[in-house]
Amino acid sequence: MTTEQPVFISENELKQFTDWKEILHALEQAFLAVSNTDKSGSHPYSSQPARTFVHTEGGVLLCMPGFVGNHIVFKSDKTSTPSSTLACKLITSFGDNPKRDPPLPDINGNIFLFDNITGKLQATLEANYITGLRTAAASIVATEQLFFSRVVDKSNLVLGIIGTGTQGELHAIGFLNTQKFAKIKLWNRTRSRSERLMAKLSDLVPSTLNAEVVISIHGSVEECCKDCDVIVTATSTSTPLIFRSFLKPDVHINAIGAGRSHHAELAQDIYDQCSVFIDYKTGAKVELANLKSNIVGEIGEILLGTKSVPANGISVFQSIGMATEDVTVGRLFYEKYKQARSD
Ligand SMILES: NC(=O)C1=CN([C@@H]2O[C@H](COP(=O)(O)OP(=O)(O)OC[C@H]3O[C@@H](n4cnc5c(N)ncnc54)[C@H](O)[C@@H]3O)[C@@H](O)[C@H]2O)C=CC1
Ligand SMILES: O=C([O-])C1=[NH+]CCC1
Repeated sequence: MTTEQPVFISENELKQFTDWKEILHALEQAFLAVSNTDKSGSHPYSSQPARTFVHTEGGVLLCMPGFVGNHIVFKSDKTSTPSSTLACKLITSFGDNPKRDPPLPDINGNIFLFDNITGKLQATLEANYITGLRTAAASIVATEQLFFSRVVDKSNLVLGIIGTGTQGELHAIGFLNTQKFAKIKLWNRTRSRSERLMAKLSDLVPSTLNAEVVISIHGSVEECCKDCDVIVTATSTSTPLIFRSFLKPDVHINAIGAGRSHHAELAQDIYDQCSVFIDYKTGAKVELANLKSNIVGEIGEILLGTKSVPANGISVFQSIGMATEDVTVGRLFYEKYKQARSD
């Protein structure tokens, strides 16, 4: 039994361990764990209630506990035996933070990792960056499953990012590092924020899969969505930004934002005609209770082969965000931190 004191791992320390392939694998494990109901087989499994919200005058505190059993932490380590991980993320969203002087992030969180045998706290990981990474990785896995698996010509694909805040930025970086796109189009309510992201992406591009990609900034959401094959919405809007008429007939949208109402970013005329996939039904029962659309299933059900991908049309990954994502990604970063310290 360990008598060691819990460690605190800061955002700056964690950043050096970023490895998109491993993070995508951790997300697949999280999705599988949620949809798999057979504990005796080879797939991960999970225990995860719907998260809770504590509202205050200034914002909200979300409590996100989760357990994942029988998961493989490192994709690259073929010999690794399955692990079990218990964790809880506490995360706040205080919408006025970006307007403060100096500005603060809207979202601030920590992941608490527990020893799976004793229940003792092992580590606290600062989780703003990890939340961004895992949210982007969830969208990338969803896009692989719902779009790349059905598209034949992958040579000229266009990605649109609507909202270039923290999540929009990490989505752009994640897609640049993991998928091929000919163009990336950016829109943000405040143009200067898109300009900042464009400068950052231009510096990163030579070291990614997308050395030839063309990045552009657009003055309207409609112009930005035009010709897009894959779209990410990552805003805190309370009214719809994207309408059916803005879209090509075959398109995949990762709708990840809009805080308190998760389905505020897309207009009802899109929801009337699309296939929606979600991260977890338990959360959706609470947080997507008012969504009027065809919810086909969970991403994990596609990975398990129990749900199939629509052959064409508009697919939407309605991302709520779930604890098991933080569990598997948090564990991955903790193991990388321990490895680095023992080297
Ligand atoms: N699905 C998931 O797993 C997660 C979802 N989120 C959600 O993603 C959204 C973005 O979060 P961050 O990037 O961290 O915040 P941020 O503060 O960095 O960025 C917010 C973005 O929303 C835009 N925005 C705000 N109000 C708008 C409006 N009325 N119309 C158009 N654009 C508007 C801002 O211009 C900015 O681009 C939030 O709603 C947050 O709750 C955040 C983390 C995980
Ligand atoms: O899943 C998550 O971590 C969050 N969703 C909305 C705010 C933070």
